[in-house]
Amino acid sequence: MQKIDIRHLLKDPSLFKEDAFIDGSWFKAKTGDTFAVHNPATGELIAQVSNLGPHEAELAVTAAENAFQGWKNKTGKERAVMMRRWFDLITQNAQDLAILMTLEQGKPLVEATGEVAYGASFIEWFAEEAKRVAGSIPTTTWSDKRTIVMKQAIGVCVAITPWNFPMAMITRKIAPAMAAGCTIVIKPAELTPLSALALAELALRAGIPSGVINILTADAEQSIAIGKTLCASPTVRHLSFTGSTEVGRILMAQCAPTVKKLALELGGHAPFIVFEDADIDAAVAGAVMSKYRNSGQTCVCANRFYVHKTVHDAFVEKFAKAVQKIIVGNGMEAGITQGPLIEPAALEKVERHVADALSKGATLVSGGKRSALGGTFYEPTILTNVSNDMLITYEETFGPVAPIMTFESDEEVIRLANHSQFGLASYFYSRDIGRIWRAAEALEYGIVGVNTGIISNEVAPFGGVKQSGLGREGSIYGMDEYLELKYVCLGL
Ligand SMILES: O=CCCCC(=O)O
Repeated sequence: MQKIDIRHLLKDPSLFKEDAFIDGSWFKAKTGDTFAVHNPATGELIAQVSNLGPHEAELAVTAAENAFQGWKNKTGKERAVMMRRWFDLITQNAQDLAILMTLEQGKPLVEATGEVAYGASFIEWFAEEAKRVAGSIPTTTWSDKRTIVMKQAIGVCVAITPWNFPMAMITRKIAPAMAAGCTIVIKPAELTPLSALALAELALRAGIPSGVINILTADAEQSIAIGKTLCASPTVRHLSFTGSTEVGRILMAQCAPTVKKLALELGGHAPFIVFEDADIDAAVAGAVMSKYRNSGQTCVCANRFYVHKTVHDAFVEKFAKAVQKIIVGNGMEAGITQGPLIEPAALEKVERHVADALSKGATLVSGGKRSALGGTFYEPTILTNVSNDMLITYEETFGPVAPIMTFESDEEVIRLANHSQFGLASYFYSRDIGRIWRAAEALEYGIVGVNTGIISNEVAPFGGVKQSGLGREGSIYGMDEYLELKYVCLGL
């Protein structure tokens, strides 16, 4: 397939990179091998990116190891100044970064622009936090000794990041790591390496020292081999991964022999509850944002809707009207609010979930099929009369399908909502303050959105319980992942 040149779409064409980034230099695979990156909206070939392997993974770890002492020994303020410069450059180049993201990932340009700002916010936030790392000196129980607690950078870190948020899932991991004084090796998803490489170019321009950030690009097969190498490396002290629970378990097992610290942001199956006292218009607006953001390809997207039986019909009627306003198409075109699914396998999973639900008695309210646009476009879909035996109520769909069930009591809906191996995000709408407290406390989820469908920002701790993962990203807690506590017992 002929490669389409996308550089003319950028104000700064030099942000388009196809080589990996190791030790401050652009890097081709030793084999000369490359892999293809396609635009999911058009199927066009837009890049041939260097296909690295375990050998280059080791080089990147060595580069990060060599850079570690120098970076760690800078003051928090020195690190903050460089990170702030990087943030400013990202902000100045936001339009180009958004275009690259839409071209490789498919999300509408307005959403991509939002992700660039969201992704940059982690760099700004953690640049500020870099200056505030503090240990403690607890009161002693030994009069001849003092207890000192220091916080120190953990060392070389690895970030393995997903295709659905090609920029924000990188910055949410590497900004706290860098602020803490750690150096990093990043393995972006093979479907979306261009955003990561553009970020590296801007980091270079910001003066971030060589080896502090390294980016390994690889196709699916080489990514597995690289992952094994990174997990096995005794030099790597921390691994952060965002992706499926299935892959998270594998990485956890692979990291066991070297006892690495892990941060895992894994799958979710978010319940979205509409109580009988909810503001229905607000619930509809929140449902649309939560469900159809990024074509439903977000770990915190609402996956199953529980609507009180007394407001079910009113909710469904208004929800269906709102969903009809979603405009499906190529995210580069003006006015588009839902892009394609990332790849054919994603489309097939959505089709399988819808077919299974319909075969077991669900009612189709809207959508329910591939878009007439072809490719991997799927119509925004609503199903009612959904029951718990349907795949869609317990497997992550990762697509634009809203399955709706009814409930009759608070107790029942909390039990249904908590009946999941996942525990990432949950949402509910109510105006009763007592009910709000009770439900927020009872939901077994790391995140609870009350009267809102959008919950993510840099000051909030993002993460899940149960099989949705370990650790928290963002917020004042996000840097703890990358800091070790050291206790110094000082005899006087
Ligand atoms: O799939 C998970 C991406 C998280 C997006 C967010 O931060 O809201």
